[in-house]
Amino acid sequence: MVSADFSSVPVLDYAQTTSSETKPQFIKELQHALINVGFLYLANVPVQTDELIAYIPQLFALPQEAKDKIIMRNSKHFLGYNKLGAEFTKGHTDWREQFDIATPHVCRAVEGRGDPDYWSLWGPSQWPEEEQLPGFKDAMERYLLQVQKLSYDFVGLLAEAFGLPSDALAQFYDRPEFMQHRGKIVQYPQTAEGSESQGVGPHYDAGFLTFLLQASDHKGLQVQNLTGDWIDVPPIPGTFVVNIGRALEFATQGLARATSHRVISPSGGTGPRYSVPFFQNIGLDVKLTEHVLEFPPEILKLRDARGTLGATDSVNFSEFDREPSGRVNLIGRVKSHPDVAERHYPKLFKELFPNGAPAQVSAY
Ligand SMILES: O=C(O)CCC(=O)C(=O)O
Ligand SMILES: [Fe+2]
Repeated sequence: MVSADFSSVPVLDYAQTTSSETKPQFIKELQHALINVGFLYLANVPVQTDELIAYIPQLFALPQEAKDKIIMRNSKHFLGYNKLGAEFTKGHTDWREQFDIATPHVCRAVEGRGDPDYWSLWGPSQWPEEEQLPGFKDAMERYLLQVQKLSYDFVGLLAEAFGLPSDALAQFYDRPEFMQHRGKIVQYPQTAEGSESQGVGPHYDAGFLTFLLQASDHKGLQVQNLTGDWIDVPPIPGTFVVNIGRALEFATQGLARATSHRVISPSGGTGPRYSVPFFQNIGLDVKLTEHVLEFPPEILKLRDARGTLGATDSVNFSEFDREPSGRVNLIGRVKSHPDVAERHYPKLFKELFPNGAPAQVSAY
């Protein structure tokens, strides 16, 4: 049996990390989950979620003109609102509506100074008017800061699980004030009775780590194992789902596995599914090939025992070998949102779409 052929996603107890008696067990389970599954549930995390979850239906219930006021096309930083049907994955429409809202960041790029274009990828979020949704901005900012802290602490544990000092991956981040991580609040509408539709098609995440809050009790998230079977990742109350992005897979020489995943829309009569992913980035100027980690041979053996990762249904992700991570990221965003690019990155838009905007936009 190939050990990577998992049939469920493991549940890890984050509370075990606070005692030296239970931490080794956590590290052992983490090592297995990272190498063989690429997905895990994390229970007992120090993040308050109730306040944010309560706001989500109200956010989507805002009048359409309030949402359109903060449409992503306004933002050079690809932050803001996207209406239903704005993205495609694997040639099919993704049936979801979403707000991209990121951690606080002051954009470093200065117009006309010749800064790299990808420095403009990060910047301030767009928010609904305070009086239309009182307290939402504060609640979301508080939430993002808590998940940001969790994500940095988790990276330390991940390094330990791979036999490295806990700060071994610090080299992939910029100074904290120069970092930005991206959150999204997503609504997947229910489909007509008896029909199935793509919430989001098969894909890998691009960055380092994703921390996903499943904010309603719908099934729908699925991950793909080596045989190609789709495994359900149903919501477990009080947990986050953590998964690995392509950049971390590359940086760890394939030790941490990026796993293909998708969302099936909720069926008719069950109401919309809500989720809040948080994508942890690495520094914009980091070139992954310039940061080679030295893993102990016994850890590398665990990767080799897993076997090679075969083809999946997912579209493949970017090349991290040549370009700074920000550039790789920017190209991904331009392909997903050509309307934003046409307005804010006209030169890059022309390079990527010499014949004008494509009829179908690829989200991944
Ligand atoms: O909504 C979810 O459960 C997953 C979303 C996802 O995979 C993504 O946006 O990258
Ligand atoms: Fe994803």
